[in-house]
Amino acid sequence: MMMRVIEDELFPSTPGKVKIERTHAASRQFHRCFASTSTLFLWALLLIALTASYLSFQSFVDTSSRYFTASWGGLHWERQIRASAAVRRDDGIAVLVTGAAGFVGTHVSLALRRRGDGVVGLDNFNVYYDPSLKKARKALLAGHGVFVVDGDINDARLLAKLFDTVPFTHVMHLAAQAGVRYAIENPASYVHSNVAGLVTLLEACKSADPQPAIVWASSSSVYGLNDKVPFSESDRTDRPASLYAATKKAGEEITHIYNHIYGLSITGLRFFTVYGPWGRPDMAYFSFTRNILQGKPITVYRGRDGTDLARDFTYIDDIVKGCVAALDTAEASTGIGRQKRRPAQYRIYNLGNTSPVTVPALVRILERYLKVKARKNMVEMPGNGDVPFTHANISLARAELGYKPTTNLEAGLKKFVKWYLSYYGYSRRAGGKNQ
Ligand SMILES: O=C(O)[C@H]1O[C@H](OP(=O)(O)OP(=O)(O)OC[C@H]2O[C@@H](n3ccc(=O)[nH]c3=O)[C@H](O)[C@@H]2O)[C@H](O)[C@@H](O)[C@@H]1O
Repeated sequence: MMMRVIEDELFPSTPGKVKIERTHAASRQFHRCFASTSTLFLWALLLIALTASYLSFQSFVDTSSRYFTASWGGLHWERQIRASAAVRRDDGIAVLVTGAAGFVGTHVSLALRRRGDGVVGLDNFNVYYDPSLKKARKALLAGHGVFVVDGDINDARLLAKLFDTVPFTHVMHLAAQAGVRYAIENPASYVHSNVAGLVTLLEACKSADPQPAIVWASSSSVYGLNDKVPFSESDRTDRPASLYAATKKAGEEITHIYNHIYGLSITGLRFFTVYGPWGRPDMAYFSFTRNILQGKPITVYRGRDGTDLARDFTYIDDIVKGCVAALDTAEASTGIGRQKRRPAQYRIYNLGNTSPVTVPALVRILERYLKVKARKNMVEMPGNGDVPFTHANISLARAELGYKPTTNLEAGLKKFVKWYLSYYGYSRRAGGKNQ
């Protein structure tokens, strides 16, 4: 019946033709057709095989090119990681420090290493500010036995590899897109690092065995338009003034859910305008120093009503003590196999200095140490994310972390200027390192 249909289709009934011939011809044709169908089938098989081998070749090329071009991976790399993570004191901790080539990251890594903790750094060396300063910090860390991995917190495979290689007890998460006003220019970088990167890191921490305790950098900027002084942890933080602040506030909420669902131990530290040697060139005290020395004008913002802006400037050594105390008092995470066994610790602390100083007063101190008069342009604060003042209440950190800042702005800037001049040289116009 089937044959008939095929036959009829191939040989439409034509009056006058002899039936038998038709049948033979049809059968020959059918076999030819069958042969061509199997040839087609073979061709298809060949095509599938070729495609499969092409795809596996591609994936081989991808894997090996990643192997040859990635800045991480391999036996030598793993050995460096393990050596850097080695703990050299009783009850020492093994800490993954993200943003280790950053300002706070470098100082915290050094402090931990000096007392015998294991420290592995992670930093993407982005170009938000001069990466040569980050490289110099990396070299400083290397001199103290701290290895900094060149990689991004958004790289889930790298994070998984790090946690596979070392059973970190703690993560000091300092990698972030910093700066309040730059968010106007590059909003996506804040979402990339402070939101997406944070989630990728927390995912890795939640899956790690053991789960590490996490201490991370939030910001005084979360207080935003809060005008109740001094700022306490229980004050409103739902009116951020910049995208930067909003992403840090989002970080506080995001870390909360990882604490709630997976039992990650979380401590958020709200840093208040941290300054000091090896600092960030994008910050006012640093860029003012550079411009004053180069004879260039500086822009000093003022409030709309002509009032001076003020910050609770906090010296780096005090911040480092707060970070280390937060690590030391952090309880272990309580999750295993991505399941929380019992509630885990969730804390937030202000780390400030408790004595705000106006920006013009900051400039006067710099002028004195640099022995150069600043050329000041007084400008009304542009509406680009700044807040008029910050002022920390640190009683919670004092009570629970033993945090007690000891360096005022005068003393701290003296140390900064000394470092600046030794690092960049006395006369910027006479040369020196790039900034
Ligand atoms: O405390 C914080 O959480 C934040 O502190 C700093 O942010 P900010 O206080 O704005 O620090 P600077 O950029 O150094 O500005 C300090 C003061 O100088 C003022 N300023 C800044 C730049 C400038 O050219 N002129 C000027 O008068 C600012 O308005 C501000 O009042 C850091 O840059 C943020 O990354 C950090 O999160």
